[in-house]
Amino acid sequence: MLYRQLDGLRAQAARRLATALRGSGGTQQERSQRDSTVRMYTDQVERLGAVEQGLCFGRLDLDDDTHLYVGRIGIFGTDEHDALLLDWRAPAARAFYLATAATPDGVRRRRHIRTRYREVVGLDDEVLDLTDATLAGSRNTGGLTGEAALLAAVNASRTGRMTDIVRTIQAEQDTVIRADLDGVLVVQGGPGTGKTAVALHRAAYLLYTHRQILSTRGVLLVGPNATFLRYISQVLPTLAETGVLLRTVGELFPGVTATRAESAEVAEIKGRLDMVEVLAAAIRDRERVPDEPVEINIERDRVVLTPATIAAARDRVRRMDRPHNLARPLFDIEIIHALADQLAERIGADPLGGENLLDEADLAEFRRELRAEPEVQAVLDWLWPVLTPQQVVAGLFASDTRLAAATTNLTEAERAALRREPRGGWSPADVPLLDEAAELLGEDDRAARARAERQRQAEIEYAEGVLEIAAGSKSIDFEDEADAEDGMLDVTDLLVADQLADRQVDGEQLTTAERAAADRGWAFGHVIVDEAQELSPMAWRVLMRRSPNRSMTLVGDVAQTGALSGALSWDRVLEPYVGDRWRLEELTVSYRTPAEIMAVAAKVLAEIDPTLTPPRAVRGTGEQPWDERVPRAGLADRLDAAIRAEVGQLGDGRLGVIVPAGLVDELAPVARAAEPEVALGDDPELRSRVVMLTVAQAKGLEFDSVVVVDPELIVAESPRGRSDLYVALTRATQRLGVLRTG
Ligand SMILES: Nc1ncnc2c1ncn2[C@@H]1O[C@H](COP(=O)(O)OP(=O)(O)OP(=O)(O)O)[C@@H](O)[C@H]1O
Repeated sequence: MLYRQLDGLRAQAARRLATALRGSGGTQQERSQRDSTVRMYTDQVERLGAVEQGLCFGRLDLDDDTHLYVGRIGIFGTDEHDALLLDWRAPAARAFYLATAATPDGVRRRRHIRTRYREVVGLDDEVLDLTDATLAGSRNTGGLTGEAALLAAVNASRTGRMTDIVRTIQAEQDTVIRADLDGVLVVQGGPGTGKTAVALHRAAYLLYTHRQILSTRGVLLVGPNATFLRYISQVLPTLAETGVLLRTVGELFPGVTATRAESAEVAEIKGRLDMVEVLAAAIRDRERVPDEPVEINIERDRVVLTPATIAAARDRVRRMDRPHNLARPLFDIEIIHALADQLAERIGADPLGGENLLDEADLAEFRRELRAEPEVQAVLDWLWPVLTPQQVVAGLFASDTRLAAATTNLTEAERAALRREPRGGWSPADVPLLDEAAELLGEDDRAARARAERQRQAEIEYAEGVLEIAAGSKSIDFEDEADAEDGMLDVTDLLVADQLADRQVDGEQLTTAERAAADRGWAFGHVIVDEAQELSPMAWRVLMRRSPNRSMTLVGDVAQTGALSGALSWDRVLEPYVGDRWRLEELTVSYRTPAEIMAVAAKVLAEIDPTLTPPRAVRGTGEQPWDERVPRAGLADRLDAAIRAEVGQLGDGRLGVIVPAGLVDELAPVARAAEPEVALGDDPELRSRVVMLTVAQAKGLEFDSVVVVDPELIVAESPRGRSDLYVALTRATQRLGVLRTG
């Protein structure tokens, strides 16, 4: 019955979409209305398409002998009070995740329903009302919610893409998912405790519960790298959600693609809070006061700007405390006034020694003329150039003199590390600097508006071209005069060029996420950050700007911090922005890492910080991790054999080979020889059976089986090496092997 209803809903949505697509409103408002209707039905068709598998996964039998079915979306019967299926995010569905024998909350029995395509293939019952004899014989698991379904999920082979956990959300996770929208919520949890899963489900929950606000303001979900974002990208649509913007911090500056590689040490310098002052100094350095007077020839005259005049103008403007670009008009006024006064003094001087003969109207005329002088404009541009963030940052790193002027708070070596030629693109750590520079410069949107107008003119010209072609082809299309006269309208009768241009623009109607992506100043309704421990202080500034209402969910683990400028304490990260006004939730159970592997990882964790407790593994596999010492010279051969052996045991799962960054080049051919289809490189395809990657790349990911190569070198490669090793050791869901050379 549910699927019949679903099919009906799909057919209805498809019909509505088709009708909307056919519609052609006349006015711009009507067209825009039509586009948003099309978008709404497209979303609906997509959403209904995504819930085919496991549409209904639970049933609650209640004390009053009624029952509720819980599923991926809500479905109603003939009237809207008749809920056939409850959306998992609905308040009434919550008991499915929270009810226990101790606090049954009106639930007698919770049933997990397993389906394959549209068939029910299994049931697991948990009796919560232990006094109910009629339910005797059903399994009662206590502790975990839906233990059988949970274990089936955590033991399933990995696919290289994350899947949703709506069927088996656990109580501590549910608390996070359904926490209030407002304020900053930090979710701290060890590896595999479901932080990423919870963050994604929270996004879906918030969009469901606060649709009004969030569909217009959007939700930004930040992850550590492109590989990771691809890994999680399909979870949201299957959770029936679209309209969340997934980005790395390196993608948050519109128009910049940050692909340049750079060392962790350089990234660390760029991530320091000191860079705010460095950039401010770099911009001040562009507000020039020359050593010599500047002569300007105007018509048949000549004026001179002394360094003292320029310095006085600059200081007065700086005191007004406006961002650099927005202060430029003020600087212009100062300089033009000074020049006009100079002219007036010369031209209007009374030969008899009386008062100046010129009046205010004459001065105004001088100023107007001076402003129109190209040479005056050129000097103003030189003294106080309007800058783009790219010019500031690239210009700073490309010049020893500028670096010396702006980085007095850095050491000589740090300054040298920042030095680079302007070509070669941007690195992820440059993006927060560009964003900061944009703030310091101030958005002078005159240029953008002029560009938009030019673009519109170009579109009108294009549209005129289209109309001309249409008009030109008329003589061919309608060679028969009678046809042309028979009252048929042609395109030129219906449209004028600028309407056609509007339509061009309308045709690209953007979703909230798309508009937000293109707008640096966008204020999101909610910001979710995964692997939040990795962000530098400069990156936090970017995210805080995107979240002026401070409605944020930050998930991470300070024991896993690998970035040198990453967080070691949430207090320290958040203090500058919200003081102590943030909430902490902790996740304590690892669903990924089996007990045997967690025991190995726990030793490394104790070395990172003996006060930290590792998460409790939800299960054991009975299989001990293997650990082998090989001579350095024999590493390649042994790795080859290990990959072949693990692949042999893999079934339809995935193997991850985690290697020190310094060994990637040497070991890549080894992996290729052992498994020709191995994925490696900057952005490996995780659906491949075997993936070779560094710890930084493996962050947040998981594989059925993992081989960690040369743990000592992983530790030695970075001051945060122990955390890196902890991450590497906790990526496996089933088997772990370690190859040591030391
Ligand atoms: N309630 C649950 N039911 C089923 N599977 C779960 C549940 N919670 C988490 N998992 C699974 O456990 C694995 C680890 O989850 P996830 O990647 O979200 O952990 P994490 O805390 O982000 O880990 P890391 O710190 O390593 O990034 C995933 O495969 C996830 O699907």
